[in-house]
Amino acid sequence: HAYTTVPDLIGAMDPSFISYMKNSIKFVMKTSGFGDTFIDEMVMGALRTNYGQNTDIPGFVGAVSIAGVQPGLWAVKGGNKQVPEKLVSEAQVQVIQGTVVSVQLLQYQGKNYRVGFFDAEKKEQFKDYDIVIVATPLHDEVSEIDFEDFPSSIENFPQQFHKVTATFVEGVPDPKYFGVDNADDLPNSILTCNDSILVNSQDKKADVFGNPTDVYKFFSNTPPSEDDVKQMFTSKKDIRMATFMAYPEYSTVGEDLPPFVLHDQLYYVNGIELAASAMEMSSIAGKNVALLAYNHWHGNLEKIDEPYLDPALEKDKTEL
Ligand SMILES: CC(C)=CCC/C(C)=C/CC/C(C)=C/CSC[C@H](N)C(=O)O
Repeated sequence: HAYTTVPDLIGAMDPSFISYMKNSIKFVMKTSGFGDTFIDEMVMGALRTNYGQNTDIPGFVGAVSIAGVQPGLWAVKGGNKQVPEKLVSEAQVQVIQGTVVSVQLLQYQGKNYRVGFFDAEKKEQFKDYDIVIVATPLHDEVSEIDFEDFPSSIENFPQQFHKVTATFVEGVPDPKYFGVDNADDLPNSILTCNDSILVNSQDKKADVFGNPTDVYKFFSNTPPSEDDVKQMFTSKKDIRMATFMAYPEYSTVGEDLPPFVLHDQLYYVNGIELAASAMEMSSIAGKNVALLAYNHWHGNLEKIDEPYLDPALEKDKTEL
């Protein structure tokens, strides 16, 4: 079964998730009986770590964020990057390295869409397809794809993305910066719960095989200055920094989310990120879009949106 909108997919998992999307996590947790201290410290700490934001964000992404700070999370030995690598090898697909710049609706040819892209040698190329699935966020400052000759225009969606900086330092942290006297008292993970603090969270990293390292990673909503890093670490061997558009800015609740279908056989996976951005959510959306494309292609319309009701189970119902 597949769904054409994000709320329909999420509501099919559990109808109460719809109200989570329409209210802030603060409201959802308060009305579920949680106290202010738990919300302002634990929930806020989880939100700053995972989304660099605060407890005004919608309850659904807030709940995903709390799921992300529970014990028992796991990673793939050798690195999570193997997930997409194995998807490609298992599916035996042909990967073309390049940057997609346009999708054009074809009116009279055998195929439906013409995809324009710059290949690895920066040469412009075009290829025609029956089905196109966009799996990159269609938002300003994240991607730029022109959709040409569609009966109604397809533009980037209006929501902004949240810029975050991940700083990796191989070195010795200054325990005093975090309010403790000696290094042994410094926890491996520090989640901060105050919007005005530079550091959203800090973590002592293991390598991708689980071996301990002397590398610390901290997230911040603005890039740290050299002086900031000097105050945080008494010595450092190496420092790397990456600033990136990490996930949506979840400032408003109850806003319209992008659909999974942009045109007849043109699909969009990343709308799910406006409900909650996580690789787990992308897997769910990816599977939904694959099923949607399959069901459309084979005319299985009863397997789209409205859950299929077995007529045999309907026999007890009588006409009004
Ligand atoms: C969708 C479900 C059921 C679970 C996902 C829970 C999860 C792992 C959420 C975190 C998602 C996220 C955006 C993480 C950002 S990086 C933060 C990470 N803890 C780190 O320190 O690198």
